[in-house]
Amino acid sequence: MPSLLALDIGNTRLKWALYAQAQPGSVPLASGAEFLDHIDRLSEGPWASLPLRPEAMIGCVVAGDAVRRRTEEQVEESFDFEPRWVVSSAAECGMVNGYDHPTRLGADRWVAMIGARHRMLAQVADGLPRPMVVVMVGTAVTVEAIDAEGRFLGGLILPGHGIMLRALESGTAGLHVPTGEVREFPTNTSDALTSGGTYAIAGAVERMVQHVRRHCGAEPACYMTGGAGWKMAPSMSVEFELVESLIMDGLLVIAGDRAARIAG
Ligand SMILES: Nc1ncnc2c1ncn2[C@@H]1O[C@H](COP(=O)(O)OP(=O)(O)O)[C@@H](O)[C@H]1O
Ligand SMILES: CC(C)(COP(=O)(O)O)[C@@H](O)C(=O)NCCC(=O)O
Ligand SMILES: [K+]
Repeated sequence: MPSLLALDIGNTRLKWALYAQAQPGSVPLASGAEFLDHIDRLSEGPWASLPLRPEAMIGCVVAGDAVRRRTEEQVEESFDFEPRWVVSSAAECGMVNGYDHPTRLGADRWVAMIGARHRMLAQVADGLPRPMVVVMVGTAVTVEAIDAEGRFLGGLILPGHGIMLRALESGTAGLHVPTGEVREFPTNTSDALTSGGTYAIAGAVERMVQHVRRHCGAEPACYMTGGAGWKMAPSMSVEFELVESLIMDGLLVIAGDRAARIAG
């Protein structure tokens, strides 16, 4: 198994991690996150002093072609391999994609679901797979439903905290206020905005858990990830596990699967 650079490029930040082996569950030797404005510094910055030179890469990118090309330039300056990007497909690594047009599903969503499925299967003591709800709180928020057989049933897309606030600020005259606290009964504008956004996300997750419970007839395992996942954690109404590495885990599962295929 070659050493691997894994990249997750969202609409706010590029996250990267270096692994000695493309094996699910590996602990990264090095990792980092850069705002998209800063990715042109990667090759002269953090990638210039890695503890080990990666021999291959795998990534997912939803930030658009210009950002993908800027990243590929950094990869070319630093390493000898070709960039390899995951595209959502009809089926991969035990998951079946129920989207109307499977390739139009955000690659980050597909990869996170594969990471979550792998985690759930490793966790169930009785060997009986569970349905899942997979939540990503990044620039946008996504809430995915997956049945026990690994079929992606469909998912929600919501604005993230930042976009919700900016939308309200730009669409009104009286909502330019500092960030507030999450309160059950907000009594000032700052708290009202912060709590409104947080409970909108928590409520969407609760509804999806209800939908999956009813559709699948079983309690889903709920996983949450993304840069703002920690902000949501205290306000959730359903049981969940916060797994910061869900996308990286999914990338390792996919890379491991492809390497095994080539070898076998
Ligand atoms: N240290 C941080 N740096 C950047 N964003 C953060 C940080 N902590 C929390 N956030 C929140 O996380 C969101 C970005 O999460 P991230 O997972 O990087 O998004 P994306 O995958 O869309 O690039 C921001 O909208 C912000 O609200
Ligand atoms: C929904 C997303 C914007 C989430 O992006 P993120 O918050 O991770 O930056 C991204 O997955 C995307 O552009 N998806 C394509 C459309 C779709 O999944 O239906
Ligand atoms: K993301």
